[in-house]
Amino acid sequence: MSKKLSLDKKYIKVLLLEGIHPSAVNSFKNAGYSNIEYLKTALDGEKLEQKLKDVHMLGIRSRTQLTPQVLKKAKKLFAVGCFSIGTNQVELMAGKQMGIPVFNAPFSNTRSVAELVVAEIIMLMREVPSKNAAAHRGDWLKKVGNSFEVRGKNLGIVGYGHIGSQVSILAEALGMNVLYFDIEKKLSLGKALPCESLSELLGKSDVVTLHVPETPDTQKMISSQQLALMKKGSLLINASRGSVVDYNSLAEFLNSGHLAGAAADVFPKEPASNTEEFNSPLQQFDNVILTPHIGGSTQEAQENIGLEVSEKLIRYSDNGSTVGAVNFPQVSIQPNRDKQRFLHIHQNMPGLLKDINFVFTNKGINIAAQYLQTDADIGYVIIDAECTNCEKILKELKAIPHTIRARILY
Ligand SMILES: NC(=O)c1ccc[n+]([C@@H]2O[C@H](COP(=O)([O-])OP(=O)(O)OC[C@H]3O[C@@H](n4cnc5c(N)ncnc54)[C@H](O)[C@@H]3O)[C@@H](O)[C@H]2O)c1
Ligand SMILES: O=C(O)[C@H](O)COP(=O)(O)O
Repeated sequence: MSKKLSLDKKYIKVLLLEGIHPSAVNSFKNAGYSNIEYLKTALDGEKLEQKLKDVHMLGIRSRTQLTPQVLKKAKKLFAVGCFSIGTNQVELMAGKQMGIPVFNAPFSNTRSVAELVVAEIIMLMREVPSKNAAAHRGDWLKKVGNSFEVRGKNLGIVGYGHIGSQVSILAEALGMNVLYFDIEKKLSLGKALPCESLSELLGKSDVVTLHVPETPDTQKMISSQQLALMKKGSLLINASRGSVVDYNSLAEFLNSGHLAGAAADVFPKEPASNTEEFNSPLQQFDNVILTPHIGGSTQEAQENIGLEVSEKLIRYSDNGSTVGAVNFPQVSIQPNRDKQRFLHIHQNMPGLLKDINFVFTNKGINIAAQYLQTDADIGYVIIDAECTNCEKILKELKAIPHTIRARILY
């Protein structure tokens, strides 16, 4: 048996940013990781690059931007956990090409966002935001005005995924008629009806709520042209990403009274910490609910996210499992401590597996098990072998052309 080559857990540095729930810290500690740095804020620029120099596993939420430039400088980084649903803050392709799997929590805060949206629908329909703001200034606005029940109104959901479909169920329970638009064919829940186009949905809805991811297609998908299609007196809710709505255009349509109100939880530029100032063209409107990106910020959601993402990172670090990675071929694997386990990440080229296997077979080393998954760009193979000269094997694996990264776990 060769001497232990894998990095001892006490030397594996874990950095957790943005006030991730302490459940994540406990989970790392329980798994034997003690070198954990915990910060409440996001980091960017030089500060982030400096901090990442000796970090092996990084945990972030939605504000830390991992650009190719930042990733390139993080030479030791082997895995990233987004303690959120969204992963748009990470350049996923760059991560993949550097052999860094990125994990997230695809539905741990879904219900929290859906509940906030439903509450906002009722508040906006009853003109609570403007009446509340007036009362804080000493004004008493007791009037029916344009206050309505939500029962019988049309709710248009853009993006009928995890959150959109939960909003659909809750809204139907309140007696709303649900319409939705999604680029993919979806199973309609309850009596929800799909729309052929975004324009159709905008023209039919009393309230529009957005639940799409940030992609090139969803950048400013709601701008002047789309706002003009919305019914006079209708409402808009954005708890998806700030880039999805052109807030300057929204401000114009609120100013003209075409829209009766709005709610925004996400913004193109969000403060990195609670001490930074927040600015938005929507701040001038009493009939707009502004929340500081708290759609998923409930104790239940954050605790579950802390556990879920840390467990995915730990499984990868301990065993090589990439289940739940959003940018990587997925390999599900149990530990096998009787053997030595090697990981090899490579560009997906014909013949590479043959080269990898040759390293072992050439020395008469028995490969006890091998697990390979590939996608169009990379291949990820885990090899359990019975070797006595692991250092040499690892060196040779690293020297194979088109290798991105090779490690020995145990
Ligand atoms: N405010 C918050 O705190 C908060 C919390 C969680 C998630 N989010 C945001 O909400 C987004 C949606 O979350 P989810 O879990 O429902 O994601 P999801 O992937 O389950 O659903 C997204 C849906 O949008 C659809 N879609 C994609 N592009 C579209 C387009 N151009 N037009 C119409 N539909 C389109 C997809 O087909 C999918 O059905 C996340 O990507 C994240 O950015 C915000
Ligand atoms: O994508 C998400 O899950 C949400 O936007 C939540 O982001 P946060 O963790 O920064 O609150």
